[in-house]
Amino acid sequence: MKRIETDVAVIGAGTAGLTAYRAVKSAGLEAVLIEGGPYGTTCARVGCMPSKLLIASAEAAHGAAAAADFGVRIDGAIRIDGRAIMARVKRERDRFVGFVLESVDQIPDADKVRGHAKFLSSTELQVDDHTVVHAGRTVIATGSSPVVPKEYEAIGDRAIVNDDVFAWDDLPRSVLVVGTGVIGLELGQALSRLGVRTRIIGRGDGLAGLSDPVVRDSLRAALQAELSLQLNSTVLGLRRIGDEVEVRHVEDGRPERTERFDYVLLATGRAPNLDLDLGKAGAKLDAGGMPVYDRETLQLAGLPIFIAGDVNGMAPLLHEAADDGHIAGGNAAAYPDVRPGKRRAPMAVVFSDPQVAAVGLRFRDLPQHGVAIGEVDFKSQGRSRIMLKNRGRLRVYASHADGRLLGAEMAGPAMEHVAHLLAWAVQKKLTVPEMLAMPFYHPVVEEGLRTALRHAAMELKAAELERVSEGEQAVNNA
Ligand SMILES: Cc1cc2nc3c(=O)[nH]c(=O)nc-3n(C[C@H](O)[C@H](O)[C@H](O)COP(=O)(O)OP(=O)(O)OC[C@H]3O[C@@H](n4cnc5c(N)ncnc54)[C@H](O)[C@@H]3O)c2cc1C
Ligand SMILES: NC(=O)c1ccc[n+]([C@@H]2O[C@H](COP(=O)([O-])OP(=O)(O)OC[C@H]3O[C@@H](n4cnc5c(N)ncnc54)[C@H](O)[C@@H]3O)[C@@H](O)[C@H]2O)c1
Repeated sequence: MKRIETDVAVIGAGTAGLTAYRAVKSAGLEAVLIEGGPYGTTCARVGCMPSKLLIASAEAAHGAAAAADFGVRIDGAIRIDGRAIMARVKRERDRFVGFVLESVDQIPDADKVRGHAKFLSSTELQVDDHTVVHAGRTVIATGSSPVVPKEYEAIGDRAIVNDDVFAWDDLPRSVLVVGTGVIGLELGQALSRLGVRTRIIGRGDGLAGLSDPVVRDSLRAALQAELSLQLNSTVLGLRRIGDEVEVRHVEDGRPERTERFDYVLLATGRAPNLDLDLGKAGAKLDAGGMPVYDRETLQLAGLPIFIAGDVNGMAPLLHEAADDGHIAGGNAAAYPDVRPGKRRAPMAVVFSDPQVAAVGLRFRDLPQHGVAIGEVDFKSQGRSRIMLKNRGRLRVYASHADGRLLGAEMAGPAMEHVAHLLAWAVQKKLTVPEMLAMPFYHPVVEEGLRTALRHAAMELKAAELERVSEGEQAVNNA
């Protein structure tokens, strides 16, 4: 058995792990990086990048099909070349992965250990059956894996997850997408736009993680006008027939349907990779089996162990994984002088069409009282209409107390950009009047944001007048 002594062991060479490793090294300490799977990160290999590549092809196909609405006639059929699409997805994906591999290559071999790590104690890790790493501190950065509900195991390799999509050489004829969260919508809409017969089903009324019912309803209407999206649905039966799957399913209050698909794509959430024998490290686990940790320092209660990235379940997003890695690596290096890390305003974007985004406080987390809501419906918004992208709604939330922007949820055109403006405003603690004092060009989608802000400003004014009149009444009554 090989033995390695080091200051910090980092488990997982994904985005969080690589960032944590660099933070430890730049603090002048020794570190080893343990990786059990392929190098390259989830984001680049099977996550953010290949999904956006597939979506880019889907947007091109959709644009070509919609050209006639602008008076542009494409004579002859629009042909979707599945092989060419998947070849581009893989080629460009491999290029992104290549950059990660280059950065891994630059890490000295002595710092890299290959294999799956598990805890033997709070300061010892067993890697496969070949190495024991003794580390003063450990950063867990093991990421997450797709959840495959038990009932789908019966259909064998016809039940697939995101990783399998990006291994295709060609597009299939039909796919049932299960799950109406982020992955289900992004991949489901892309496949549908690429001519794959696609049905997206969800068991509840959740959509893209939106919590604001007004925004969610606008998204549902926009999507249902384009594709087969059904919420509140139950899969009643699954049967493998040759290379196809027969699915019996029912949507609330509708007749039951039986359909055949080439694949069932499971987009039913991701679970943290915690097969680590954390009990042997002395970690306290909550009822759901998650280690108890401090959300600001990322330290496991009372242990020299830190947890970063998707595995901690806080915000499974790329930029958050990188920030987590920085905080966990920095604290592992500084241990026991552990400090809260710097955080940015929360922001999440879904690359569907219309795009979906949320920043700052979500609707579900707003206080019951004292919040002004301003909104815009993109239906009549100038630039959105020009581009035939006039679908969805944006709602901004501001505090009655000081007029500050608290957060926003949105579905609409170019929301990836509007979300950035709003996240920066939340982080800078800007008030609605301060935001309205900023420049807005014409004609742009951001004018829609201005409409929502003006609406919120009116609500704030009304709340203030009410407070003043209540105050006057109290004086009169005294
Ligand atoms: C389809 C899809 C699309 C996405 N799109 C976006 C997007 O557009 N924008 C965005 O912000 N986020 C997106 N995400 C989320 C983003 O990819 C993740 O938040 C991010 O990659 C998480 O990084 P990580 O370092 O925590 O985990 P990972 O990159 O998964 O790294 C974890 C590593 O740990 C290794 N490991 C696990 N267990 C062990 C062990 N016991 N021993 C040794 N090694 C181990 C794994 O092999 C893996 O390499 C997407 C995710 C998916 C699946
Ligand atoms: N654009 C982005 O930033 C991006 C893109 C893709 C993924 N991600 C990250 O990956 C994470 C995981 O994405 P996801 O879409 O797998 O999870 P999710 O949590 O967003 O959605 C899962 C959905 O599946 C449903 N579901 C669960 N079990 C089900 C079942 N048995 N039958 C039917 N429906 C079921 C849930 O109700 C939910 O709507 C996201 O939370 C996100 O952080 C981000």
